[in-house]
Amino acid sequence: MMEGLVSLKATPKISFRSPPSVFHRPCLSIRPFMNPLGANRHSAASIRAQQPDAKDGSALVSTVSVENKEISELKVKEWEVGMFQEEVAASQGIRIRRRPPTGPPLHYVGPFEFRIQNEGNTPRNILEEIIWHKDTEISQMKERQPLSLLKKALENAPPTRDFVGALKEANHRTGLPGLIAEVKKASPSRGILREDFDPVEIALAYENGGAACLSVLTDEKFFKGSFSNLEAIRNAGVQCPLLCKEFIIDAWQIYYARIKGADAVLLIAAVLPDLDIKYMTKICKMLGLAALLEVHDEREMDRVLGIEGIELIGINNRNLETFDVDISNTRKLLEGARGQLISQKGIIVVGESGLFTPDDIAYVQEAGVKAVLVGESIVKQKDPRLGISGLFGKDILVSS
Ligand SMILES: O=P(O)(O)OC[C@@H](O)[C@@H](O)c1c[nH]c2ccccc12
Repeated sequence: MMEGLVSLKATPKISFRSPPSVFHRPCLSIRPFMNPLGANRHSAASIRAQQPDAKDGSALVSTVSVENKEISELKVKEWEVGMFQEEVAASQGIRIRRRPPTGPPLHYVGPFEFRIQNEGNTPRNILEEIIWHKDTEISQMKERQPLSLLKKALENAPPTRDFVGALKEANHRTGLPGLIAEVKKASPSRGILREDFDPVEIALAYENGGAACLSVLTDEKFFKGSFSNLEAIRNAGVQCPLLCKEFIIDAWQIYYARIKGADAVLLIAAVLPDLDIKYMTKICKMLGLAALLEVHDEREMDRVLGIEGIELIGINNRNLETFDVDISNTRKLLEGARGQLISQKGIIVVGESGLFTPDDIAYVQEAGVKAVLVGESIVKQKDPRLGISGLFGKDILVSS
């Protein structure tokens, strides 16, 4: 039976002690009632993120509001036609659900309230687990720092650096793909990559080794990263533009990344419906951030290629649902008409994940990438700077 929610609630007055087998009785399973507003909570939050803030009269904010009006209207339209967020996503081939359809598994809050893990409230894969956790994390963060506060902080934020420009420049200068070097302590698939992890030291070593840009993991629970790492790297005087490597599902996170020192953010097509990608890329533009659109298969690539204004596409060789890594994925997605459209549009493609040797770099370059995103193979080296020359088979500071 699908999505059978077993939720028992009893008042403490009732003395109730049941053997676990009782919880599996089919008679206790009910189908959840889908609340349209609940199902659309993310959309509502996203729209709110774009509304003018009466107390905050900054020019930036009003520009954001005006330019996003059209997108907000589209979102409202989505409601009007009565489509649920999950249905819109599913129609675009997105399998990741934004939150558990039957509500999160409850922790024991007393002897009488609990919920059994079942197909409805158990994530189907690691990416879904990350997204569900992120959803809860963001609502807590938003309570502590509402958007109005972030917008205030934006007034004093230093200008962003040109992420895409830095990649192009490195590619022209060296004749090799521009390197986005990732500051990554751990991942769910590989565990801890480096015990003695000093993010600033690693970032400086990458910069000295010729990285064009850096990627900083900010997810705490699954990647052992943090926004303080991002801030510390920015404040340490690193010149390379910084990508905030986060699982973005809400516009609030883009503002947050910007005030924490990001120059670019990651948007994952496996998680975000087209409409979200459209308005999030607009918000990025208005905040001076580059958006790296990550795709993993042909369908995601085609969706992203159908969206105007995309400058940077990352092809992830790792399937975030299964962790399988296959670098021929980059070649597959750049073959034929797709590759031609990409060069016509002047889009820079980044080859992501699973790159370890000069041969790997040559392979994805041959496939058409102008940049690569590399974590594990260089972060694991005692001296990450040497890790970079090892990866490319030469010192990339020297022009070709
Ligand atoms: O460590 P690797 O295999 O070199 O991979 C780096 C980067 O591509 C990977 O960390 C990554 C790509 N897309 C992501 C999305 C979220 C978290 C992490 C990632």
